[in-house]
Amino acid sequence: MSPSIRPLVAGNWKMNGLSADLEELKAMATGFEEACGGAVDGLICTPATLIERAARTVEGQGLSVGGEDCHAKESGAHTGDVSAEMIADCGASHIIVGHSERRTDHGESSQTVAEKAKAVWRGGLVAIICVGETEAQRKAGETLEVLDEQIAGSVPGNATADNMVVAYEPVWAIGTGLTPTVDDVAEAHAHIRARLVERLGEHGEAVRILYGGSVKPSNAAELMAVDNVNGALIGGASLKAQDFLGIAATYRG
Ligand SMILES: O=C(CO)COP(=O)(O)O
Repeated sequence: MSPSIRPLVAGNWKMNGLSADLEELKAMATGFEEACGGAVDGLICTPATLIERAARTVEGQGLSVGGEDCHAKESGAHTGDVSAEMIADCGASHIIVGHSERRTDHGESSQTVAEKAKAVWRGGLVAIICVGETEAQRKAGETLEVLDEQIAGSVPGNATADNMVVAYEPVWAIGTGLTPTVDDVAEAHAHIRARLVERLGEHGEAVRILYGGSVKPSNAAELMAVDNVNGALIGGASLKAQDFLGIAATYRG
């Protein structure tokens, strides 16, 4: 664990969540401070349809709300898209960009991801930039090379520790119940840290690097204790208050 970096426990609801699920969010918000002992920041990223109500639901509690993606432009003829400014207007503090599901489902390149990160900053929010290798790339021994390419392409040169969080999410670990070994997580995070320091200097040293991919209460303590792991980006286990709070409780002193 890196003591000087305050961890972030973040949820990504993906394409899940209707207004009824705000009850679950309410339970997360009211229980968060106590669960983690005030030791970490908490965030839930919801579909665009829920952000405004989610922000109202968590108001004054220990959680913030984020978006899962945005368009690179501020406004205009882009049917079905939402801009960072619109997400900010709903009360969000963060936006995820470059999730592997966006890179795959929507063919987003690292260049697009970098443009979106800049849009997040234009909107005054924090960008959570996702990177991670596929199973084939890991099997071919290309993991670190892939991370190099994705960081070089997706992380704008003016990123800071305040406006960016990086999430390492091995694609093959997302939603599969599989996780890398602690040694593999340590290697990937140390590599990402080194690249961020090369690119951003002291900001690179302070940027939060989250691990994502099948994090649950039963494996969180082990994963969160790895060097350079400054929190988690959680999919499935962020949909239920009991699971999300169980992961946050890993940080209780
Ligand atoms: O993609 C993820 C978070 O962005 C991880 O999802 P799971 O926690 O469901 O594996």
